[in-house]
Amino acid sequence: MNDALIQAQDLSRSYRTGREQISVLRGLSLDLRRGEAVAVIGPSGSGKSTLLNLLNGLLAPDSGQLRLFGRDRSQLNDDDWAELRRTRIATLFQDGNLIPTLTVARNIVFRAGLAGLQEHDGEILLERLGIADTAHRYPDQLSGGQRQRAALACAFVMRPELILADEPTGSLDYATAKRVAPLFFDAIRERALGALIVTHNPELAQRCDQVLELREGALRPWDSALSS
Ligand SMILES: Nc1ncnc2c1ncn2[C@@H]1O[C@H](COP(=O)(O)OP(=O)(O)OP(=O)(O)O)[C@@H](O)[C@H]1O
Repeated sequence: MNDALIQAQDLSRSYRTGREQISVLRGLSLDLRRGEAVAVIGPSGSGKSTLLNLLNGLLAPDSGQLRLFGRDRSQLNDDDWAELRRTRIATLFQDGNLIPTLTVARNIVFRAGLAGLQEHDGEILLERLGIADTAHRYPDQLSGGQRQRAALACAFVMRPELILADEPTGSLDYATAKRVAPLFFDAIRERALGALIVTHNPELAQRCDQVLELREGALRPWDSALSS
């Protein structure tokens, strides 16, 4: 089995608004293998969401090479990307990924079904995340932190091979955030999941194999001494 999940080389991506061209990613390279977690930090506007969206196929790079699961992105059509997002890549956006017209329990069943799974461990996940009592509520009946945890349960229930997470503990207090970290690291160990986690949470970042900083359009090893 090919261990490489993400192989990105020299990616660039800019946006054009009117006459202005904003060059966000400029020669970004990244490798992520199965069983590995990488934390990405970077100031607001540095391009973290842009990077996540390049990796889940919602955006295309302007140039550079990108391979996912050993396949070159040029070989992936829209259906291939949709299939990857249903079954192999879970993206956790900051605003959650829940379907508003379904209860938490139904969101879980739906996500597992999309991934082609007949059985799921959603109840256990909700229990572990401390939100078992929200199973029959709709997303708009949850607090921000409960919504974030329900979205996490939906991401893990599909048993992805790659998780792309944007501040997965951003809405959680310290004690609750502490419950979330094991979810990532148990799955990384037990299922050889790969995780790219945009986070400023030291609990999460410190347990990752690498902490990279997105700065001036590229990823570099984070030097904590420079940040203080
Ligand atoms: N659709 C778009 N059109 C034009 N500019 C955009 C677009 N999306 C993002 N940008 C710009 O690209 C830059 C990077 O944005 P991005 O959302 O990737 O940063 P970020 O690091 O995720 O920020 P934050 O931490 O605030 O969420 C910003 O300057 C942003 O204004």
